[in-house]
Amino acid sequence: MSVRSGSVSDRTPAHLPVSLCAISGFYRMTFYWHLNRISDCVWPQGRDLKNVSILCNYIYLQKLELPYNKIKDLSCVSHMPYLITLDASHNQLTDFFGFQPPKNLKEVNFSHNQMTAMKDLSAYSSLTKLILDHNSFSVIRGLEKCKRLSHLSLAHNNISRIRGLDHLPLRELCLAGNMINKIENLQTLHNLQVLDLSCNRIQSLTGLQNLRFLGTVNLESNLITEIKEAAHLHDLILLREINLLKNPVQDHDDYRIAVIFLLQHLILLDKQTVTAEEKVAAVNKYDPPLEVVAARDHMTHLVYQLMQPQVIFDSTLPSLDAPYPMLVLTGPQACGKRELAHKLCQEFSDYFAYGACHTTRGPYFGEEDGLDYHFVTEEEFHNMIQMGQFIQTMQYGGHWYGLSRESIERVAREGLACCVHMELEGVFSLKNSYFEPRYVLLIPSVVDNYVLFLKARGFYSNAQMETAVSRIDLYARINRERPGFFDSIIPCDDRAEAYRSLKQLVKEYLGLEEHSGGGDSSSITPDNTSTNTTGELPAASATESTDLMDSYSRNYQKKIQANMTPQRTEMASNHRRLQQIREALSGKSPGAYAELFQRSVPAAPSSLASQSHPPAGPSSSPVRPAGLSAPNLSEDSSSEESRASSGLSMRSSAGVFSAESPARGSDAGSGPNIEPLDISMLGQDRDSLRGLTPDAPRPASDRVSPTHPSSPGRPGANVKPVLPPIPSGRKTNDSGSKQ
Ligand SMILES: Nc1ncnc2c1ncn2[C@@H]1O[C@H](COP(=O)(O)OP(=O)(O)OP(=O)(O)O)[C@@H](O)[C@H]1O
Repeated sequence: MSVRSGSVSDRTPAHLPVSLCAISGFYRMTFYWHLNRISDCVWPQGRDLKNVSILCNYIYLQKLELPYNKIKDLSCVSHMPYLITLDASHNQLTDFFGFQPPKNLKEVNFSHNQMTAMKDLSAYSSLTKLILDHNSFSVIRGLEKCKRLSHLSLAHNNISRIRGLDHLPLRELCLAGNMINKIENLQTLHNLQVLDLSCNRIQSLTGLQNLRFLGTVNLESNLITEIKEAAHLHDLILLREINLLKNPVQDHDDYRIAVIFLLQHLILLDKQTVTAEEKVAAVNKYDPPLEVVAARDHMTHLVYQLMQPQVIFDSTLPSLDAPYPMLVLTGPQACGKRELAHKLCQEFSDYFAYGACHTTRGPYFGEEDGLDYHFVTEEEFHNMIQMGQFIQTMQYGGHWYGLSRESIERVAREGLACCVHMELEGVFSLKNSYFEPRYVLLIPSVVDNYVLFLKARGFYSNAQMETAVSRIDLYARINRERPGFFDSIIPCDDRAEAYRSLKQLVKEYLGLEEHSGGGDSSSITPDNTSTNTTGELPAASATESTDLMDSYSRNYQKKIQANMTPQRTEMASNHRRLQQIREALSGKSPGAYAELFQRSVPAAPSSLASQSHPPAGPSSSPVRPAGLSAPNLSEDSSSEESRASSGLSMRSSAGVFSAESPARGSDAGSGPNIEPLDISMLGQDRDSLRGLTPDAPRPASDRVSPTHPSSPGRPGANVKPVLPPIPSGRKTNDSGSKQ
């Protein structure tokens, strides 16, 4: 036992009363010389002291420690008005505070006695710490006036209900080892930081949710069965430690990771440190970020694909200078992307075809298999996954959706660009693949109208509508946080207007002009070349751009079919194939569609050139980020720097491509050139696009050189440079166009 300075434990001051010195049992008495009074009295443990009445004479005692004796009567304390600390634990006291209250008494330990009933402690208003463990109390009472009580322990008593604690300033409360089966009446303990309810019969954690300062909870050895109970503590942001050992809940698979997910501020769970890895694993498991979902999805399909006999998808494999062109319309459910995709494919049928995804949901009234979706069973869908047939999949509204490689290939083999629609998760996943589509976000800007539209469709439950509406924010956030993620954004409140914007955008992408007549009803053909010159497939007229809201009538697809009769499609297909063969024979590879969406011809700016990316190889083309001017490509191409940054561009996914590739001719005979996708490059290239603000006028030098040897008769022959990363408000001549 330590002895404080100034104690006289081993000597007897001359002035002490003989009687006290004669009590050989006193082990230590702290004596404050300046006061000339004994203030502390500590009795050694286990001396079987029964009668301490002699202490009545020591009125100045401030600390009295008498643990492990056989004391039954503490009335002597009534004579110690200055007493501050009293430890009479492990005695035989039956009387709860059986003495006159010392007015400054702050800390009392009566644990391990034989007390049965608490009494009113109004007179002990200075109490801050009260330890009453291992007695026989069954009811908590009498503490109402203890307005300074910050530490109360009533462990191992017979308490079955939590009560009598209202509005106490408790910071620590221990009720371990009682018979409590419900957490109740704690909501007014606003200061509570440490709570010990271990060894009780508690089944639920409800009742703790308002204790916002709670940092430590011990619930070991209770009857908590459900992991979801931890959710009651979810809002306790200061909670750092929880102990749920010896509860049935421990038997759940993934118990630990689930609790860590629900209580993400934890540092200690079940006495074990929560590691950063566990926290990441928990979030990835229960609320994975979009990137993680996409990475998993991509990995799954890649692995399954690799397990299949290898097939060369030569129609869509990326070539160095012209990746297979795709257009992805994305946005929340029923924002109109499907109708717009169909309509676009109908009107620009010489360039686009609709890539129908697979889904496990049943067809809505009027939907046809193969046209809107390939409707398959869950089993078929999962078989397809295992056969490595998908590029990406996602679950939405309890159904699976997936874009199969074959859906894209089918379109690509026709010499057309593939147009698909999908939710955001699909976009994330697709961005991991070697496809490099253009992504157009269609987003409702007036939520009420969107809700009205959802309701009018009559397909959706309230929950489905809520989900759809909530996802508007998700799209908006992604757009805000990731400049360049979407190539273009079109408000879709007015479907007709949205279609006009989309059409304008696509025409700019393609470098198309209205062939005659103007307006939406004219045929859309490549510059200087109408598809009619081939004798087939005049582009479908755009007569229905007036009201697309209505066009989602149940039979809109019939109109589409009517305009795309099989004969016309077949003839057009034959023509395109023929033309591709001709071009291939004359060394003009890749095929016509490869020119679609071609990016601007970038020069290598010194800033980029100084980056240490390896050159792609001798056949690399000179590059520059879109939006940076590069007036003379041929000059740039001669420099080392250009070659270095051309390696960057070859792997890029957004906007940095060579339009004038000397490699193109040489690739013609050797088929598509396959480069492994270097994902690390992608971000940098996207970053490099950020310099181009949507409103910034595009420098003339950004345009593809008129000397660009595109064959004038092919789609995309007059390719214009594209594309700002967030193109809202990009200036065009057409005032009606929107982005
Ligand atoms: N392969 C895919 N990957 C990701 N999302 C997809 C895929 N195919 C379809 N989706 C999207 O899943 C959502 C649900 O599709 P579904 O066709 O059931 O909805 P809908 O009510 O008809 O709405 P919409 O008119 O937008 O298609 C839509 O937003 C759709 O674009």
